[in-house]
Amino acid sequence: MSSLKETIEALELPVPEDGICNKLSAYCDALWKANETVNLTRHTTYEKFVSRDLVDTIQVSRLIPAGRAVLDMGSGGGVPGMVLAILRPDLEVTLSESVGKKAVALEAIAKEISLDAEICNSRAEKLLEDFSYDFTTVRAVGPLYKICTWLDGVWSSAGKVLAIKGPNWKNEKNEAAEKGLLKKIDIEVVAEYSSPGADWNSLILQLSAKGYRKR
Ligand SMILES: C[S@@+](CC[C@H](N)C(=O)[O-])C[C@H]1O[C@@H](n2cnc3c(N)ncnc32)[C@H](O)[C@@H]1O
Repeated sequence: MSSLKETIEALELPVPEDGICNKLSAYCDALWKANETVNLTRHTTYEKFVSRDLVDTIQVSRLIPAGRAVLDMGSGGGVPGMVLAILRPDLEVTLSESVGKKAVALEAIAKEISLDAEICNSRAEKLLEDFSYDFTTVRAVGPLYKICTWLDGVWSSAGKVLAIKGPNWKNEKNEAAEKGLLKKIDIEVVAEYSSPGADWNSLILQLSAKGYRKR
C-alpha cells in the first residue's frame, strides 16, 4: 500500500512538510482503529482521506488567517476540525461533537497523536452561548436551514461560518431563504474547487451576521 505522502503526490496535491505528513498519517491510523468500534468515518483509505477530507480541509484552511480561534461544528471523525488542527498549529481549534462516544473517541485520538485541540462533547450552538470564535467550520452536519436554525441567536459568537457544501447548495440556500432564515445573514461563495475523482465541484459558503466586522 502507498504511504500517505505517496498518495498526496500521486493526486498531484501540495505535500505538507514531513512533520505534518507524519501526524496526518498517525491520525488516519488512530481514526481507522477507533472506527472499528465507533462509527466515525466511511473514508478508510488514504485515497479517500486525501481526495475528500484533506482537500476540503486545505480549502478551508486557506480562508483562515494566522492565530484565529476556530470552532468545528459536528466533528464526527475529526473533519475538518482535527485535520485543520494538524495542518495549522497556529490556530486555536475546538471540536464540538454532540454524541458522547464519538467525542470520547476524538479525545483518545488527539491524545494518541499528541494534538493540541480542545474537544467538547456538546452541541456547537450550546457552546456558542458561552464562548466566541473567529470562525466556525461545518461539513456534512445538516442542510443550511438546520445550521441557520441552530445558530439563530448565536451568530456573533460563531464569527464567520465556513460551510463546505456540494452541488445541492443552491437548493439548500433557497430552502433556508424560504423559511426566512437568511434575512439577517450575509452569505457568499468564498471558494469553489474540484476534488480528485469527483465529477462535481465543492464549494465553501461563508455565512455571517449582517454587519459582522470582527477581525
Ligand atoms: C455526518 S457527521 C459529519 C462529521 C464530519 N464533520 C465530517 O464531515 O466527516 C455529523 C456529526 O455531527 C454531529 N452533530 C450534529 N449536530 C451537531 C451539533 N449541532 N453540534 C455538534 N455536533 C453535532 C453528529 O453527532 C455527527 O457526528
